[in-house]
Amino acid sequence: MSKPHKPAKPAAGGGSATAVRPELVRADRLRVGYGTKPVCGEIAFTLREAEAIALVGPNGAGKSTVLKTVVGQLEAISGTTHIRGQEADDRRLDFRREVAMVFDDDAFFPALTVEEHLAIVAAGHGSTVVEDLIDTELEFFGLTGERAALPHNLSSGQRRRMLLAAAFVRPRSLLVLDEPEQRLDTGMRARLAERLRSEVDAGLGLLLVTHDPEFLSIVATRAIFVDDVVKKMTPDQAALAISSENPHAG
Ligand SMILES: Nc1ncnc2c1ncn2[C@@H]1O[C@H](COP(=O)(O)OP(=O)(O)OP(=O)(O)O)[C@@H](O)[C@H]1O
Repeated sequence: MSKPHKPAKPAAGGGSATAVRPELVRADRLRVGYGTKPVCGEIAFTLREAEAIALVGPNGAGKSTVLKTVVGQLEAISGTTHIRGQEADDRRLDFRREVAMVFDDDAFFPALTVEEHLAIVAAGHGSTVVEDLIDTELEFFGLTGERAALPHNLSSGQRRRMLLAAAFVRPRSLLVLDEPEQRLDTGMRARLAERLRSEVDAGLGLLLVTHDPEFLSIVATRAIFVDDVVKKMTPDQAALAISSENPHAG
């Protein structure tokens, strides 16, 4: 098992190590689902800058549904969820500049090359020095040789890398990732986990779903086990819970 996530440094200008970092996400008495029936127990949490919360639990427990509700793609059945004190609304540019997300079922532009895809996402979110940013992310995600390829000519792992790269060419103070480890090879998983960890240490807020105990141990500062009853856990407890749930992991 990798070394656990070290506590982040206090926020810049925060003074003492006990300074409270700004709040990014607050979910209160949240019930999520499709129609009127909740898919999991009531959930409540606050995510601050320089924190990474991992949602874990069995298939179908409701983890993606929680993520989609938090970012405003689904309406809550009851309870509230706020990002920086406001309701999530991706029609607002300030929301889109603050929150980057990658879901498993994410769409891409089929007629655009990998490079064009990243350029549109970066420019559309007000990133500056776009060319340098794109080169850096293509290299990090091992896609430099695929920059002129169309998404349908990529492998599923390469497409996944492209979608992740698109989240990193955007400005973001909150990153929401649904099973980022999926379809990535071992080396890419490890590089991504270490990068997320250092971005969280530098102040990023991260809300993710994962089934990978190793990934969780590197990245998460806290964890929530989602099921009929929702439980808060330490990253170690959560890693153990999902290791025993998945005989192929770790
Ligand atoms: N669009 C939808 N309409 C109706 N029910 C849905 C929809 N999407 C998911 N569900 C149901 O909601 C429940 C929770 O699904 P969700 O995708 O949130 O689970 P999960 O914990 O993310 O699972 P996994 O670990 O398999 O990704 C499941 O029973 C699923 O069948």
